[in-house]
Amino acid sequence: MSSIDAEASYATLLAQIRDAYGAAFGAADGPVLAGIHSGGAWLAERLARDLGAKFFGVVNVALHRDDYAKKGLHSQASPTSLPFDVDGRRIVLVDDVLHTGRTVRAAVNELYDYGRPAAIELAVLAERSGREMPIEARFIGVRAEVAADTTLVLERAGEMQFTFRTETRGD
Ligand SMILES: O=P(O)(O)OC[C@H]1O[C@H](OP(=O)(O)OP(=O)(O)O)[C@H](O)[C@@H]1O
Repeated sequence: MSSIDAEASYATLLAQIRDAYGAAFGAADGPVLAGIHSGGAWLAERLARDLGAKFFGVVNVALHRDDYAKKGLHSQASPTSLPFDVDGRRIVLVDDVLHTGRTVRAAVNELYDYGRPAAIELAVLAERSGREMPIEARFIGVRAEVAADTTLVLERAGEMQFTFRTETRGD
């Protein structure tokens, strides 16, 4: 368990997206949600419900990871699934944690395999320092102070209850 309150972060994130887009997620040509497998997909599912979106996409970044050689295709179990036309859409890309930015870079490449979006905006439950890519989020649940040797992991308790856990490397 971490001292970072994932539920409070979720409420903040939801309010920011709702302030920006209101009921637009329900509109035929409105923005769409796409969550990065797996924590981002949990978030996108919950945001879709709370924002009145009829569907959400799931993005699997395995094929575009820059540590592909090391990690391989371990997370191919849940392939990318985008129940909307990517061409010309405004996509709110959702992930649990933004750290180096490498996962988001891979997710943008994956989205481009399906078409050319009008825009991609990033929404994250927690942002931490340590960026290695020129990537910033528009919507941020919490700016988390986490030690460099620590990983922040989202967990889902029950159907829709989030908590953060920290793991120190070497544990
Ligand atoms: O900005 P970054 O440095 O890329 O870090 C953020 C990513 O790291 C974690 O995923 P992880 O790579 O651990 O994979 P997982 O979701 O399969 O656990 C987290 O869920 C983010 O997707």
